[in-house]
Amino acid sequence: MTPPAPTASLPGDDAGASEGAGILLSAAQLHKAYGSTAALDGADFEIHAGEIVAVMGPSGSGKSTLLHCLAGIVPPDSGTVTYRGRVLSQMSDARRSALRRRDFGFVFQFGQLVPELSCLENAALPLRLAGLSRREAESRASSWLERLEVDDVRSQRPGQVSGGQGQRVAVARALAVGPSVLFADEPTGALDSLNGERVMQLLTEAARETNAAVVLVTHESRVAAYSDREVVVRDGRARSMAGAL
Ligand SMILES: Nc1ncnc2c1ncn2[C@@H]1O[C@H](COP(=O)(O)OP(=O)(O)OP(=O)(O)O)[C@@H](O)[C@H]1O
Repeated sequence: MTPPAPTASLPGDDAGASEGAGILLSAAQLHKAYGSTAALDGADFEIHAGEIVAVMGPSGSGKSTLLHCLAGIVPPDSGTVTYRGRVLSQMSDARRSALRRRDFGFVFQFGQLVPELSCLENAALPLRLAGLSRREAESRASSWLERLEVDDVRSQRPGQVSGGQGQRVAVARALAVGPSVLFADEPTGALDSLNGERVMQLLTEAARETNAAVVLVTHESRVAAYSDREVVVRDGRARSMAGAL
């Protein structure tokens, strides 16, 4: 059973206009340059609530930059990212940070767990930041560790667990806040194929049960196979594969 997640609304938020069309998050004509390198060169993207989209493409084509712009981590030079009808660049920094904390979850190639904290404390951290008491946060986080089959390492520190266990803790941490969008950048890139498959199974099962959309950056087709739809980024532009958009 899926553990409970706290509701993730922001004070003063109400549903945005574009939600009627079912589009949760979209990007239009994103440009982003680093010096003379055009990381994004007119990228468009959209994802519906609960949809799992794999972002594929060659190394250096702009996949991670697209993910960072969609998540409001990196501001594009031009173009817009719209979440629930609101343009991210028009929000205050505080509001954008709150949105990232409460509506978005993140899993990266290397779990990026806090080494000084136990796995349980790591999984509970976003809930603590969202204002839950330690007891409540750890109780919810504990359910997610069970869901991801890593409850047995709850007291260990990240340095004491395997790469696959650490990634499952990272997935539990990302999903515990009940995100509307889970951003996963090469989530299995550091794992062997068996562990990678299991992490993808658990991640996608949990996302589907909680209706979280997933933006999944990967260069592996066996990982992309867990998605509903594939988008290919080439030379900073995103193109949907057959049957989509
Ligand atoms: N912070 C940065 N500073 C300078 N250049 C950057 C930065 N981030 C990305 N780039 C450059 O922008 C381009 C796109 O990078 P990005 O990481 O988005 O590609 P990617 O498709 O995710 O690559 P990979 O699959 O290798 O991770 C590359 O040429 C990269 O070197």
